[in-house]
Amino acid sequence: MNMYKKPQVKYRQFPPVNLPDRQWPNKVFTNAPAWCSVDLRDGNQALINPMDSDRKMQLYDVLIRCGFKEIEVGFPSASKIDYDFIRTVIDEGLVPEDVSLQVLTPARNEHLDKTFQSLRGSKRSIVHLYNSTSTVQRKIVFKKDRKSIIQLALDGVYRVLDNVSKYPETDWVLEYSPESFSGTELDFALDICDAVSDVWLSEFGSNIIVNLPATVELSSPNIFADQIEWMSRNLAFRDKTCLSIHTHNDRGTAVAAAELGLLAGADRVEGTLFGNGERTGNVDLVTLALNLYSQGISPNLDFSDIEAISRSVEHCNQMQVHPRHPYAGELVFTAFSGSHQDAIKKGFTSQQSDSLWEVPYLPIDPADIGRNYEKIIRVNSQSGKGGISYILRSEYGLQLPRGLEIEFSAHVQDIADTYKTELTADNIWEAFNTEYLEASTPFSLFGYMERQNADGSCRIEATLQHNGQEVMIYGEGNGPLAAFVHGMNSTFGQNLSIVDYSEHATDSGSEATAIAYVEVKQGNEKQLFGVGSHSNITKASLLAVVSAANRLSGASACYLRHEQGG
Ligand SMILES: CC(=O)SCCNC(=O)CCNC(=O)[C@H](O)C(C)(C)COP(=O)(O)OP(=O)(O)OC[C@H]1O[C@@H](n2cnc3c(N)ncnc32)[C@H](O)[C@@H]1OP(=O)(O)O
Ligand SMILES: CC(C)C(=O)C(=O)O
Ligand SMILES: [Mg+2]
Repeated sequence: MNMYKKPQVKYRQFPPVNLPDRQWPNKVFTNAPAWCSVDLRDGNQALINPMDSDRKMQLYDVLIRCGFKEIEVGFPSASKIDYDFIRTVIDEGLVPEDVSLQVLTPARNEHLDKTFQSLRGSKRSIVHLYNSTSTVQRKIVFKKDRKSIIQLALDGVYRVLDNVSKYPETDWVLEYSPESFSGTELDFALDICDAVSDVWLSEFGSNIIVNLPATVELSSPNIFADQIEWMSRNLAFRDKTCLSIHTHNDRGTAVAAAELGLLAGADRVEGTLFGNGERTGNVDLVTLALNLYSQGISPNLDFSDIEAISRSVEHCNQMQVHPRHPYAGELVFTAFSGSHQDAIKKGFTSQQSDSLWEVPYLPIDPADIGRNYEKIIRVNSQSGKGGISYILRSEYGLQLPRGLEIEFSAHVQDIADTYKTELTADNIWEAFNTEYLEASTPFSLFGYMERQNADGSCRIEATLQHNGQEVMIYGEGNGPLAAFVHGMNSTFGQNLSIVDYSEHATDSGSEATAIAYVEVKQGNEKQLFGVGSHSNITKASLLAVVSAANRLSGASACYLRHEQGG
């Protein structure tokens, strides 16, 4: 057989767990797990440039502000930066009363002694002891049988106990990880966890965390969940154990595995902000927590200013948060496509502030995590009228009539197609101004006087500039608008009639401005909109007619599109 053509022969399927009465598929989330951030250790050890002490301190502050109560702050026996950082936060009183520091150490005597020294004087600390247990590591790295690997772990626990007695001022917790658990036979993982727990609990009585890592994610999340449920059911000291999980993202399903692992019985999760960590990363605690939030369960973590958190984490890790990253990515509360924009706009309009969140395409309210409504809808050549009118409404207070939305969106689409780029709100506003508000040839309005006739009709005298010449017009009608159109028609032979008219006020500081929209027909063929804006509502409406007349006399992009029935 040709290996090149069938490379998959190098791999075999991950064996399923024999657990026919598995319970996790019927479970639902009811509360948040205990969280432990490992950003400063697992995240840090995976960086091209591990954090210096300033960056560590900045990230530590972020984690405290997010509300983490357990923070793995480093690997003090391996790194002087980590050791010194831990001493600084303890010596300078930077560990809040309700926060426990956690440190990682291999089950090796010299590492353990130094690890304890780094934590001296702390109030409550978690010593996280690990050794590799997987079939492959036992065979290839350690060349030891099961019994010797268990002994290696137990030697570590005895050394932990020696050190614990030297530092009685601290409330110690032992966390034990059978590192590479995901590749360890379940019966062996159980034996080693029970052996460690037995020694610790019989000497110390309480405070044990058993952490089951998918050090490398080797299977689909349902199999990981089976592994966790099997361990949870079989651990000898389950009632005295905090069962923790620590998933990595090699198959891209670390979040799913952690969610199913929690349903399968885990009490606690270790991970990092935005999923930094070895290779494809650790499980992303932001996603995990906000997924709970979107189900109506408080995660007990504060991500209400996700943008500030992202910027800090990017600075500390020297790594960008991906624009499509759940919840935090720049583009995830943005819609470019027309039908999405339309539905989001309608969702926002009908959303009541105190009712259940029901905005299509947005799983949570962006405002809950400090994201900006203005950034939700963005415009490119895929966009439709919904998004464009949302931007004009939310940023500039314009409420375009539906016909004008259609007319102007065609114009914006032409611009986006021509420039092949996203259009900002400013670009759209500028296009609107140029097209409707600033059009001044051939006509511009200087001034006008209106008078009421005895029969209630209106007479108007207006001064216009027409092709550089000052011209007076006179008109009569049942109101100023009709009188002005009459004057335009009789003086310039325009043949204009008003099809539709609407107006509204916009709030611009202390002065309200009126915006008037007219849909104007010329003869029986041409029909388009004009827009006028002025503090005086009558003048705004006359300006709107002038805007329409100017557009009718030129060959504006919108006008052409309208003509072609687009
Ligand atoms: C899944 C995880 O994230 S686990 C955490 C991993 N994190 C890190 O490794 C970051 C910090 N690590 C380090 O700075 C270094 O690896 C140190 C300081 C811990 C150890 O460095 P070194 O002593 O040079 O060993 P190194 O890590 O290169 O190699 C591992 C050696 O230790 C051995 N070893 C690993 N665990 C143990 C153990 N519990 N007891 C005894 N020997 C061990 C290995 O068999 C190997 O031995 P060999 O050199 O005879 O082949
Ligand atoms: C040290 C352990 C828990 C670890 O980081 C892993 O297995 O991924
Ligand atoms: Mg890890």
